[in-house]
Amino acid sequence: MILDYLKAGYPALCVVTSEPHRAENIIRCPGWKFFTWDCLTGIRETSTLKAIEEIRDPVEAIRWLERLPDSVLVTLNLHLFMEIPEVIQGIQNGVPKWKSIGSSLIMLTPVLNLRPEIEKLFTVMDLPLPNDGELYDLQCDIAKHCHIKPNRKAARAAKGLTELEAEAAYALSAVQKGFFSTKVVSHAKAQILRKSGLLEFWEPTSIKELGGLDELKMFIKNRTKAFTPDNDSLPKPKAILLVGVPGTGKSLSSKATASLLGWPLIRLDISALKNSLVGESERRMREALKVIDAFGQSVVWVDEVDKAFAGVGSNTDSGTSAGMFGTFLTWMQETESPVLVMATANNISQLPPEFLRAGRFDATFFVDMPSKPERQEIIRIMNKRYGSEIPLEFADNLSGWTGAEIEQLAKDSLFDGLDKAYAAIVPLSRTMREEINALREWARTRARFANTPDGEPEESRKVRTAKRIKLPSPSNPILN
Ligand SMILES: Nc1ncnc2c1ncn2[C@@H]1O[C@H](COP(=O)(O)OP(=O)(O)OP(=O)(O)O)[C@@H](O)[C@H]1O
Repeated sequence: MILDYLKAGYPALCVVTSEPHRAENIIRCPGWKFFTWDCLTGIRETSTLKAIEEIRDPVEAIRWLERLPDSVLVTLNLHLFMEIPEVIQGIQNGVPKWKSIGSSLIMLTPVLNLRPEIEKLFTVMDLPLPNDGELYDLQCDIAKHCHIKPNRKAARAAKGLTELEAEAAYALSAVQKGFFSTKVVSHAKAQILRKSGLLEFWEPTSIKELGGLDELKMFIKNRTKAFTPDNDSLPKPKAILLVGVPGTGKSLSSKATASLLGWPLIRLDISALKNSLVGESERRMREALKVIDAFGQSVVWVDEVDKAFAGVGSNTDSGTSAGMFGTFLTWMQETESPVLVMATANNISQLPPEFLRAGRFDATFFVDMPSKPERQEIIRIMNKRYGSEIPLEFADNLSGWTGAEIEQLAKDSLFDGLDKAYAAIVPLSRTMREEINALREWARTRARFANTPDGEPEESRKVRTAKRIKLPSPSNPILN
């Protein structure tokens, strides 16, 4: 892609990457002379690393390019000099001259901090993380040194890592196991990503652990068929929003979806990406989304979007949330990666209206308090999980209780007995009655209901569900 821009005569490119040396190698191509500048070495030939000019001053380096036709000057860390007026002026003066002699400046930077004076002069692009082929080649290099056989599956397991990180993961596997193990590489990757604070890997949960929510389960099973090779022509669902009070199983539904698809589950914790430094939060968001894109098939669980994006558009936001929000929405719209976003929210009044715009999500589901048959299913699950003995009829006493509260009851009953444990728990529905009713009211016209309704005869529910599944359009008619 960068080559296309060079061929088209773009004089100033800005490539956002945390892998400058990999970028240098990728950028090199026939037709131009390539030079690299950094403030320690000065100017060197990119391919041979041979120093040719001891120009350490950034202004001089920028002006040096004006004398060289058909050349590309790749700069490292030039972004650190953006506060110097002469650098800005040098770029402004240089752009028309570079263009006239067929030369270009490529600025490699980990952060996008172009000043307004030169912003429009640069074409900005992201360097994608290594793809399958690059990772395999990298592994083959290590394999040669260690005299072990390369392994494509283990090579792919490093997707989402930088070249250096992938190299470290492969080397670790070679040292620990004497071969390239998918498990070791995946584990190393999970550690690296967790340490970077960008993303977390979670274990999917079997759908059998999710009680009730039949309407939601049906929808997910139905729509995710589009990801199977036989149904490749069907439109792929991209995002589902789950709204409801805490503890009703929204997060669990995301985990169960990953298990249903057999895909990895990645948690994107937007609040954790926030940083007080200007522009840093947005950079971290872009970085995290880049990893997700490189990763391929995955369920991306975005928990509590309402809290993450609260304040967008208000006076209290310094622009941090708005910037991250914009980046996230653009990515959701434009990404071509086979990912399914599962976003959850408790309080829709905090969500920016653009987030709920029709077409943004394939469906918005309201997850209510479990109905009686659902409570019975949850009791069954908890009795099995914890060895508690809550009778199924006890579901009658648990109207307005969330799945999380029933789980708490099951655990407490093991120590205190059922009656005492029951008396000690005050369900949220008692303290949040008004909020829950307001949410239900909102959902009535804007969302689908995830739950199996209370007391509805099984037969009529089946008929209703069957009718809904026959809907031809992938979009939600209620939202449109
Ligand atoms: N429908 C359910 N079936 C089985 N377990 C449930 C169900 N709902 C909740 N639970 C139990 O409660 C726990 C908490 O639920 P979960 O985290 O999914 O709720 P949530 O709606 O995402 O809450 P929050 O809005 O606070 O994130 C789950 O890990 C699970 O053990």
